[in-house]
Amino acid sequence: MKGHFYKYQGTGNDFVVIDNRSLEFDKSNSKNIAKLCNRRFGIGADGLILLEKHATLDFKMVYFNADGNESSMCGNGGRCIVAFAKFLGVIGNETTFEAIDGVHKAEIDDDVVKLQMQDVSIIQTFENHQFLDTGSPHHVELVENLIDFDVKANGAKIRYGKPYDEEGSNVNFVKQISSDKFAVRTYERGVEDETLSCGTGVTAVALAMHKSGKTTSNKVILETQGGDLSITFKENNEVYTNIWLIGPATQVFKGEVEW
Ligand SMILES: N[C@@H](CCC[C@H](N)C(=O)O)C(=O)O
Repeated sequence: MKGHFYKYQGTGNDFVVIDNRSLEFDKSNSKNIAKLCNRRFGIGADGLILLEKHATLDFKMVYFNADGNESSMCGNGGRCIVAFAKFLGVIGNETTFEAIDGVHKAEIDDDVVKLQMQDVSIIQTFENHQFLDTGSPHHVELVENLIDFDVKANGAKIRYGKPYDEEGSNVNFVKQISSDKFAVRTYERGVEDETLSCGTGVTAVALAMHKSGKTTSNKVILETQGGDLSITFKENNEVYTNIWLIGPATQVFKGEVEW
């Protein structure tokens, strides 16, 4: 069967996006999802996102990693699906939708999408890194030479190592640029490679850097390989609320594909 797809990107984190309000797309066929995401045998993407109907909210987001498995929250994907919902006429400039980690609010202004993330109250601190869940699990580690750092090799070692094991974690390598700006390179679980940007990853980095005192700002700029994102938040007694991930989300092309 042939179906329509759209390709979106948010700071270079790219996604196949499908309107599945008719529920025609077979979500159980993980081989097919992996093939659609394959950069040689398919469309090519870091993940695939379905927009589905929701009983009470504007829509539901269903997210799969490039390996074909449904996964935890994708922040850049969340921003892209909001842009797609606006494109389809499902929403206006504001929305409330459901994703795997709960309900999200979002606002859209031209191609800039502001996505509210879930509150974070637990940030674990270890000798060389921090670990937190911002909808997806994230290991955050400062490194000296980020430009020449081998993100794929070092990320894979951490992702498959203890304590993460099979379930794994996304891994963010970070270098401070100024009092409120950090460069980030992320190894993504489920893509099993470095991606150009990770929304839940930069959210984790901003909160982790605030918690460790590297920044005192409530607005943090994150420089990814695919462009800048910003995170704003409130903090009270080390509980982070009102967290917003802000940046561009763009439709790149559309087409028809066999699935
Ligand atoms: N690219 C994402 C994160 C997607 C989920 C991740 N690969 C996982 O399985 O945890 C983002 O922008 O947040």
